Amino acid sequence: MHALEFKGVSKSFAEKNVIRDISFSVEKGEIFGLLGPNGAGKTTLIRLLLDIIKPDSGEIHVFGSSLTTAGKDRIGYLPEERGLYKKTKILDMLVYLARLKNVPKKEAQANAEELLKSLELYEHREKRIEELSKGMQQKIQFLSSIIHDPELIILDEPFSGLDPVSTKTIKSKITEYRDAGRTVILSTHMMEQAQKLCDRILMLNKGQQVLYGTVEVIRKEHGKNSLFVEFADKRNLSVIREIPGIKKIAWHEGLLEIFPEEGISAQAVLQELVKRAEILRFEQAFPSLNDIFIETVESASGE
Ligand SMILES: Nc1ncnc2c1ncn2[C@@H]1O[C@H](COP(=O)(O)OP(=O)(O)OP(=O)(O)O)[C@@H](O)[C@H]1O
Repeated sequence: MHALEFKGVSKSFAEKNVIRDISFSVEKGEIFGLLGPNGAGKTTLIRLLLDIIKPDSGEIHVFGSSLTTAGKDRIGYLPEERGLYKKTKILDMLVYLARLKNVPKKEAQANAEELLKSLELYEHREKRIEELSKGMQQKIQFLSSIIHDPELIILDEPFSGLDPVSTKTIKSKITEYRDAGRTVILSTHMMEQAQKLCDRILMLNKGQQVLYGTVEVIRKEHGKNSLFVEFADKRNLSVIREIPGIKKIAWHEGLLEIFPEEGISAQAVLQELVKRAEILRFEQAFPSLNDIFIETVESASGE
């Protein structure tokens, strides 16, 4: 059973097609990236899955069926627009939010204390939200989306406003949840984070599905079939000319990019190189998710 499944889902607002015939699934125990430029339809897709709005056509299954009230309690949602009860004490608020999701009082209290400790916020538990820095409030907001130990966690831009240390903390929390078998849907513009964290992604552009699959396969499919080489001694660069089957080379700040001819394997190039020079680094060049994002969005806007 999929954690989530969209089958041919479309949604329009005032005749504008915002979601166009989208089909994808999210599997239990994965971090799934929902990517796309501004206005692509990511938030609309999340609102559809949470049953806040209804699709015009298609089917949405969460935990194997249409979303039920009990199913909603199994979901944690961090919306892009944040909103916390500013005057409430942190620990009280977290317990209250867990109670709203039907978590027994004792368990809610224990969860809240443990989570505050894990993000090093326990000492602030008696403070009111408004007394905290923006980044700390952001972390509390993140905790409020997972306080009831949900099976499916939907995070809309969880890193915005966080410094690198807090980003790292939240990232490891997200990975911890995935490793414990929870499912995470991560909507973000931060491609570097998405590349590192997500097992699979769906990229939307103007409401259409433009990329879908594992990050690894998508990067390989968009590869230019080139190799990066770093020589121990840069003076050895000229040996490249002796190697058969090299179509072209390019130089990028200390790294040499080699474009082999069709049918020449990376292994064959490496074997020829090590005969002639000491190699510090050798790897296949795959574009980053960021490069693929920009290329995909730009080529679609040029249509
Ligand atoms: N309630 C609504 N009424 C009319 N149009 C809407 C409504 N909600 C969203 N839209 C339109 O749908 C499109 C997609 O918006 P959405 O918020 O889903 O994009 P997004 O991918 O989340 O963008 P961002 O990255 O900027 O948050 C936009 O053109 C937006 O103006």
